[in-house]
Amino acid sequence: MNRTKKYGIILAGGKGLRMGKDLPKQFLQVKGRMILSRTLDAMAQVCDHLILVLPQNHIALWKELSQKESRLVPTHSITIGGETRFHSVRNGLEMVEENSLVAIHDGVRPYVTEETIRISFEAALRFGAAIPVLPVTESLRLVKSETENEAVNRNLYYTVQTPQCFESDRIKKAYQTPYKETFTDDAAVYEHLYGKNTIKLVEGNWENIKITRPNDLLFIPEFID
Ligand SMILES: Nc1ccn([C@@H]2O[C@H](COP(=O)(O)OP(=O)(O)OP(=O)(O)O)[C@@H](O)[C@H]2O)c(=O)n1
Ligand SMILES: C[C@](O)(CO)[C@H](O)COP(=O)(O)O
Repeated sequence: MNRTKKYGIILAGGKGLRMGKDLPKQFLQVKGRMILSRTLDAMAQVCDHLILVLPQNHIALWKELSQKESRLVPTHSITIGGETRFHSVRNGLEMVEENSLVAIHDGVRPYVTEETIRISFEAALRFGAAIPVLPVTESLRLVKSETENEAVNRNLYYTVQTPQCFESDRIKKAYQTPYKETFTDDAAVYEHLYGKNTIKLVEGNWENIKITRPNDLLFIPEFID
């Protein structure tokens, strides 16, 4: 394995239906800059090679919009997204040429810090797979039906962020499996092949929100200009 080469796959192949805007959310401007351009920039702080996954029918738009911010958009390769996040990741992984380290990151998480990316890569180098997580800060309740619900111990749960980092040949092999609805992230796909307790957890950063619904735009960190 090439232990020093670091690929970043930035996923921007979604439609942004929950955001409900005319354009998929990754192309929206936040505080004067396109969300996706910020995300690429964040990942470029640590990755040597960026692979951007885009919806086929928005590639021309991306080229036009990114041209306007060209001084801010780092060099990257482009590939086409698939029907779900899983299929988009699979397409992105096909672009990884040699066994190396790869970070798979949501294009709508522009406020990931350099520290989160670095420690995720470092842990992936040691353990094969690593993901950033945070403890839960609100109480949690298991809802079994309309009339059955109960408190659960929140200390048993963590929320999961991206980038999710792996040795590339291992995650590529995991992604050869058929799609399942329960594969909501890359760690779930990896674990499906290699089993439980195969993923190292590292500390994520609180600003690393996934911009999903309109209210998420209210929580853009104050320090951003
Ligand atoms: N077929 C898909 C679906 C999602 N994504 C990307 O995966 C990330 C996380 O997905 P999500 O927040 O669910 O984005 P959307 O699928 O676009 O949102 P929605 O479910 O509201 O339509 C996003 O950067 C999104 O662009 C992708 O590359 N290809
Ligand atoms: C990968 C992820 O961001 C980890 O929290 C999340 O699972 C993506 O979920 P989505 O419904 O595809 O946005």
